[in-house]
Amino acid sequence: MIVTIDGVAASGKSSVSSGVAQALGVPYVSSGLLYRAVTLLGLTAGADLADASALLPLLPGVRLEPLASGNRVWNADHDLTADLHSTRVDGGVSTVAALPEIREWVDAQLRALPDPLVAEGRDMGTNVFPHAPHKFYLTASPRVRAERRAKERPEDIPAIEAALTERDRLDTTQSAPAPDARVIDTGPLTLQGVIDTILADLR
Ligand SMILES: Nc1ncnc2c1ncn2[C@@H]1O[C@H](COP(=O)(O)OP(=O)(O)O)[C@@H](O)[C@H]1O
Ligand SMILES: Nc1ccn([C@H]2C[C@H](O)[C@@H](COP(=O)(O)OP(=O)(O)O)O2)c(=O)n1
Repeated sequence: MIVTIDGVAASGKSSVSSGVAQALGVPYVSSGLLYRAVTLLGLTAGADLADASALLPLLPGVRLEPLASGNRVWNADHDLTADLHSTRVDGGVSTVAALPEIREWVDAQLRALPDPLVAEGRDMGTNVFPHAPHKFYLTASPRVRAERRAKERPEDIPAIEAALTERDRLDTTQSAPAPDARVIDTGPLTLQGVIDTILADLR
Protein backbone atom coordinates (compact mmCIF):
# COMPACT_ATOMS: atom_id res chain seq x y z
CA MET A 1 0.00 0.00 0.00
CA ILE A 2 1.29 3.47 -0.89
CA VAL A 3 0.10 6.63 0.91
CA THR A 4 0.98 9.95 -0.77
CA ILE A 5 1.24 13.20 1.22
CA ASP A 6 1.86 16.24 -0.98
CA GLY A 7 1.64 19.94 -0.19
CA VAL A 8 3.16 23.39 -0.34
CA ALA A 9 6.50 24.37 1.23
CA ALA A 10 6.70 23.92 5.01
CA SER A 11 3.11 22.66 5.23
CA GLY A 12 4.25 19.81 7.49
CA LYS A 13 4.72 17.07 4.89
CA SER A 14 7.79 15.39 6.34
CA SER A 15 6.75 15.62 10.02
CA VAL A 16 3.26 14.34 9.23
CA SER A 17 4.58 11.58 6.94
CA SER A 18 6.99 10.44 9.62
CA GLY A 19 4.17 10.19 12.18
CA VAL A 20 1.81 8.39 9.80
CA ALA A 21 4.54 5.97 8.68
CA GLN A 22 5.55 5.17 12.26
CA ALA A 23 1.92 4.48 13.19
CA LEU A 24 1.55 2.19 10.18
CA GLY A 25 4.96 0.55 10.75
CA VAL A 26 6.16 1.34 7.20
CA PRO A 27 9.01 3.56 5.86
CA TYR A 28 8.44 7.06 4.50
CA VAL A 29 10.33 8.91 1.78
CA SER A 30 10.89 12.67 1.48
CA SER A 31 11.25 13.24 -2.26
CA GLY A 32 12.26 16.89 -1.75
CA LEU A 33 15.51 15.68 -0.19
CA LEU A 34 16.59 14.31 -3.57
CA TYR A 35 15.96 17.68 -5.27
CA ARG A 36 17.83 19.31 -2.40
CA ALA A 37 20.78 16.87 -2.78
CA VAL A 38 21.07 17.61 -6.52
CA THR A 39 21.04 21.33 -5.67
CA LEU A 40 23.73 21.00 -3.01
CA LEU A 41 26.00 18.97 -5.29
CA GLY A 42 25.46 21.47 -8.11
CA LEU A 43 26.29 24.42 -5.87
CA THR A 44 29.36 22.68 -4.49
CA ALA A 45 30.61 21.89 -8.01
CA GLY A 46 29.93 25.45 -9.20
CA ALA A 47 27.55 24.06 -11.85
CA ASP A 48 24.79 26.02 -13.60
CA LEU A 49 21.66 24.89 -11.69
CA ALA A 50 19.53 25.40 -14.83
CA ASP A 51 21.67 23.00 -16.89
CA ALA A 52 20.66 19.34 -16.44
CA SER A 53 23.66 18.11 -18.46
CA ALA A 54 25.98 19.71 -15.87
CA LEU A 55 24.07 18.16 -12.94
CA LEU A 56 23.37 14.58 -14.10
CA PRO A 57 27.08 13.51 -14.02
CA LEU A 58 27.15 14.47 -10.31
CA LEU A 59 24.42 11.96 -9.37
CA PRO A 60 25.57 8.33 -9.81
CA GLY A 61 26.58 8.03 -6.13
CA VAL A 62 23.41 9.63 -4.71
CA ARG A 63 21.10 7.37 -2.71
CA LEU A 64 18.03 8.06 -0.54
CA GLU A 65 17.78 5.97 2.62
CA PRO A 66 14.17 5.86 3.91
CA LEU A 67 14.29 5.64 7.73
CA ALA A 68 11.46 5.94 10.26
CA SER A 69 13.61 8.35 12.28
CA GLY A 70 14.11 10.68 9.28
CA ASN A 71 15.31 10.02 5.74
CA ARG A 72 18.99 10.38 4.88
CA VAL A 73 20.66 11.13 1.55
CA TRP A 74 24.10 9.78 0.77
CA ASN A 75 26.62 10.62 -1.94
CA ALA A 76 28.74 7.46 -1.98
CA ASP A 77 29.80 7.18 1.71
CA HIS A 78 29.21 10.87 2.53
CA ASP A 79 25.99 11.72 4.41
CA LEU A 80 24.61 14.96 2.88
CA THR A 81 21.49 15.17 5.05
CA ALA A 82 22.57 17.82 7.55
CA ASP A 83 23.43 20.26 4.74
CA LEU A 84 20.19 19.96 2.74
CA HIS A 85 18.01 22.46 4.65
CA SER A 86 20.14 25.59 4.31
CA THR A 87 18.82 28.90 2.99
CA ARG A 88 21.29 28.56 0.08
CA VAL A 89 19.78 25.20 -0.98
CA ASP A 90 16.25 26.61 -0.47
CA GLY A 91 17.16 29.41 -2.91
CA GLY A 92 18.33 27.11 -5.73
CA VAL A 93 16.15 24.04 -5.43
CA SER A 94 13.19 25.29 -7.51
CA THR A 95 15.50 25.90 -10.47
CA VAL A 96 16.73 22.31 -10.26
CA ALA A 97 13.21 20.91 -9.71
CA ALA A 98 12.03 22.56 -12.94
CA LEU A 99 14.37 20.39 -15.06
CA PRO A 100 12.55 17.44 -16.70
CA GLU A 101 15.73 15.31 -16.79
CA ILE A 102 16.24 15.75 -13.02
CA ARG A 103 12.56 15.01 -12.35
CA GLU A 104 12.91 11.76 -14.33
CA TRP A 105 15.96 10.79 -12.28
CA VAL A 106 14.15 11.49 -8.97
CA ASP A 107 11.02 9.63 -10.13
CA ALA A 108 13.10 6.56 -11.02
CA GLN A 109 14.71 6.52 -7.54
CA LEU A 110 11.28 6.66 -5.89
CA ARG A 111 9.59 4.05 -8.08
CA ALA A 112 12.44 1.61 -7.36
CA LEU A 113 11.54 1.58 -3.63
CA PRO A 114 9.59 -1.40 -2.30
CA ASP A 115 5.88 -1.08 -1.41
CA PRO A 116 4.52 -0.36 1.27
CA LEU A 117 5.58 3.21 1.97
CA VAL A 118 4.45 6.76 2.67
CA ALA A 119 5.79 9.18 0.02
CA GLU A 120 5.79 12.96 0.46
CA GLY A 121 6.54 15.84 -1.88
CA ARG A 122 4.68 17.80 -4.55
CA ASP A 123 3.73 15.29 -7.25
CA MET A 124 3.62 11.95 -5.42
CA GLY A 125 -0.16 11.60 -5.95
CA THR A 126 -0.30 13.08 -9.45
CA ASN A 127 2.81 11.86 -11.22
CA VAL A 128 5.00 9.40 -9.31
CA PHE A 129 2.33 7.16 -7.70
CA PRO A 130 -0.93 8.07 -9.53
CA HIS A 131 -2.50 4.71 -8.59
CA ALA A 132 -1.88 5.10 -4.84
CA PRO A 133 -5.12 4.28 -3.00
CA HIS A 134 -4.70 6.98 -0.32
CA LYS A 135 -3.72 10.57 -1.18
CA PHE A 136 -3.50 13.69 0.99
CA TYR A 137 -2.56 17.30 0.28
CA LEU A 138 -1.45 19.64 3.10
CA THR A 139 -1.91 23.41 3.09
CA ALA A 140 -1.59 26.30 5.57
CA SER A 141 -1.36 30.05 5.12
CA PRO A 142 2.09 31.49 4.24
CA ARG A 143 2.25 33.25 7.63
CA VAL A 144 1.54 30.06 9.62
CA ARG A 145 4.13 28.16 7.60
CA ALA A 146 6.71 30.92 8.04
CA GLU A 147 6.12 30.96 11.80
CA ARG A 148 6.75 27.22 11.94
CA ARG A 149 9.85 27.37 9.76
CA ALA A 150 11.29 30.31 11.72
CA LYS A 151 12.10 27.77 14.42
CA GLU A 152 14.42 26.01 11.93
CA ARG A 153 16.03 28.96 10.03
CA PRO A 154 18.08 32.00 11.10
CA GLU A 155 15.99 34.58 9.14
CA ASP A 156 13.02 36.50 10.57
CA ILE A 157 9.39 35.56 9.84
CA PRO A 158 8.69 38.14 7.05
CA ALA A 159 11.85 37.08 5.15
CA ILE A 160 10.95 33.40 5.48
CA GLU A 161 7.35 34.08 4.40
CA ALA A 162 8.57 35.95 1.30
CA ALA A 163 10.96 33.11 0.38
CA LEU A 164 8.25 30.44 0.91
CA THR A 165 5.75 32.35 -1.22
CA GLU A 166 8.30 32.76 -4.00
CA ARG A 167 9.19 29.05 -3.88
CA ASP A 168 5.47 28.13 -4.02
CA ARG A 169 5.21 30.30 -7.14
CA LEU A 170 8.23 28.69 -8.80
CA ASP A 171 6.97 25.18 -7.88
CA THR A 172 3.36 25.76 -9.06
CA THR A 173 3.63 23.50 -12.12
CA GLN A 174 4.33 20.31 -10.17
CA SER A 175 2.35 21.24 -7.04
CA ALA A 176 -1.30 20.80 -8.04
CA PRO A 177 -3.23 18.46 -5.72
CA ALA A 178 -4.31 15.16 -7.23
CA PRO A 179 -8.05 15.27 -8.02
CA ASP A 180 -8.57 12.32 -5.67
CA ALA A 181 -6.48 13.76 -2.79
CA ARG A 182 -8.03 14.83 0.50
CA VAL A 183 -6.95 18.42 1.16
CA ILE A 184 -6.18 19.21 4.82
CA ASP A 185 -5.64 22.77 6.12
CA THR A 186 -3.06 22.17 8.86
CA GLY A 187 -3.34 25.78 10.14
CA PRO A 188 -5.87 25.13 12.92
CA LEU A 189 -4.49 21.66 13.79
CA THR A 190 -1.60 20.43 15.89
CA LEU A 191 0.95 18.15 14.25
CA GLN A 192 -0.58 15.16 16.05
CA GLY A 193 -4.03 16.39 14.96
CA VAL A 194 -2.99 16.20 11.30
CA ILE A 195 -1.49 12.74 11.78
CA ASP A 196 -4.66 11.51 13.53
CA THR A 197 -6.88 12.96 10.77
CA ILE A 198 -4.95 10.97 8.16
CA LEU A 199 -4.88 7.77 10.25
CA ALA A 200 -8.65 8.02 10.83
CA ASP A 201 -9.18 8.39 7.08
CA LEU A 202 -6.98 5.36 6.36
CA ARG A 203 -9.01 3.23 8.77
N1 LIG B 1 -0.19 21.40 12.64
C1 LIG B 1 0.98 21.14 12.12
N2 LIG B 1 1.04 20.38 11.02
C2 LIG B 1 2.22 20.13 10.43
N3 LIG B 1 3.43 20.61 10.86
C3 LIG B 1 3.43 21.36 11.96
C4 LIG B 1 2.22 21.65 12.61
N4 LIG B 1 2.52 22.44 13.65
C5 LIG B 1 3.83 22.61 13.64
N5 LIG B 1 4.42 21.96 12.63
C6 LIG B 1 5.88 22.04 12.34
O1 LIG B 1 6.10 22.72 11.11
C7 LIG B 1 7.46 22.51 10.73
C8 LIG B 1 7.55 22.28 9.22
O2 LIG B 1 7.17 20.97 8.96
P1 LIG B 1 7.92 20.04 7.91
O3 LIG B 1 7.50 18.65 8.22
O4 LIG B 1 9.39 20.34 7.85
O5 LIG B 1 7.24 20.55 6.54
P2 LIG B 1 7.57 20.21 5.05
O6 LIG B 1 8.08 18.81 4.99
O7 LIG B 1 6.26 20.40 4.34
O8 LIG B 1 8.59 21.23 4.64
C9 LIG B 1 7.96 21.34 11.56
O9 LIG B 1 8.80 21.86 12.58
C10 LIG B 1 6.68 20.77 12.14
O10 LIG B 1 6.88 20.11 13.36
N1 LIG C 1 8.10 15.80 -5.39
C1 LIG C 1 8.74 16.97 -5.28
C2 LIG C 1 9.36 17.32 -4.06
C3 LIG C 1 10.03 18.52 -3.98
N2 LIG C 1 10.09 19.31 -5.08
C4 LIG C 1 10.88 20.55 -5.05
C5 LIG C 1 10.06 21.76 -4.73
C6 LIG C 1 10.64 22.32 -3.45
O1 LIG C 1 10.90 23.71 -3.57
C7 LIG C 1 11.94 21.56 -3.23
C8 LIG C 1 12.20 21.12 -1.79
O2 LIG C 1 11.09 20.40 -1.33
P1 LIG C 1 10.92 19.97 0.21
O3 LIG C 1 9.64 19.24 0.29
O4 LIG C 1 12.18 19.33 0.69
O5 LIG C 1 10.94 21.32 1.01
P2 LIG C 1 9.82 22.30 1.53
O6 LIG C 1 8.77 21.54 2.21
O7 LIG C 1 9.31 22.96 0.29
O8 LIG C 1 10.59 23.24 2.38
O9 LIG C 1 11.92 20.44 -4.10
C9 LIG C 1 9.46 18.98 -6.25
O10 LIG C 1 9.50 19.73 -7.22
N3 LIG C 1 8.80 17.79 -6.34
